[in-house]
Amino acid sequence: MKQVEDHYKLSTQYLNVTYVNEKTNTETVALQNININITDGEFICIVGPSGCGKTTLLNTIIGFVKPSKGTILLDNEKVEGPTKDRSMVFQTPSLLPWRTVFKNVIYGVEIQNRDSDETRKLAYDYIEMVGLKGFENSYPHELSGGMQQRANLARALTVDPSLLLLDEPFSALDAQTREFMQQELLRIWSETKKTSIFITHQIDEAVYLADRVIVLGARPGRVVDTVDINIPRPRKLNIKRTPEFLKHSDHIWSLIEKESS
Ligand SMILES: Nc1ncnc2c1ncn2[C@@H]1O[C@H](COP(=O)(O)OP(=O)(O)OP(=O)(O)O)[C@@H](O)[C@H]1O
Repeated sequence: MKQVEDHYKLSTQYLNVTYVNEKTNTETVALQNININITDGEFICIVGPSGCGKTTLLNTIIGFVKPSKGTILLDNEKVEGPTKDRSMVFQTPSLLPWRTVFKNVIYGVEIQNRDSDETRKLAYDYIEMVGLKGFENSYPHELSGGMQQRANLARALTVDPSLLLLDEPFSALDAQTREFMQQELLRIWSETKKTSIFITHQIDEAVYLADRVIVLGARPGRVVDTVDINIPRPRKLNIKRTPEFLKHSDHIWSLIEKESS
């Protein structure tokens, strides 16, 4: 019999994560009964008060953290640990300083023993797509913060993951670069159509990027609302000043405020 979740790219069912500190014999319930269904090609943002379990959720989806209860299905397969079908972009650029941009971008496929003419071509294509053409032979210290995050994104995409996970990738950037990178990310996403899950503390970033914003409540982390962002695409940065955009932002703010008080 076919499962109900068959048509979802990713589905979490009653997902619970409890961290156990064996030294103090204490437990922290980080996630409680998280049920999320994401369809192929969707852009999902996750917001919530500090410490509500956003990073834990991503780490569980990528397979770094084991659920205490519940399941995660990716393409109808149970997630049992990290595999090459998921790529993560972290808060701070994690480029290897002794490798050039190109060598950093192919690093992901290299450690998966998939370095080939085909993956090298893919690396060049993604370097061009993220706007780093001409910088293939530059070293990380020769790049700005925004350019380093572009290289990280190219590396994550070159692995050709079926799911792209982004944990506050623009938080270290200045406000102007951050806005520009948001616009760039949407352009890249519209070209690749990778299912993406993006964590952010900035409500306006979430509303600008997402098809749906999942709002997590304070500890234990649980879903308090899922907000559909039905603003047409492509989205220019000036939509951030429209009443529709501000209505969504205010709504999400009020949900988080309630959870933080
Ligand atoms: N490895 C760990 N061991 C024990 N507790 C942990 C561990 N990682 C996270 N926690 C706890 O789990 C809860 C959720 O943490 P998590 O980092 O997932 O939250 P977050 O929403 O990403 O936080 P922030 O917004 O501040 O980055 C917190 O109470 C945190 O202290």
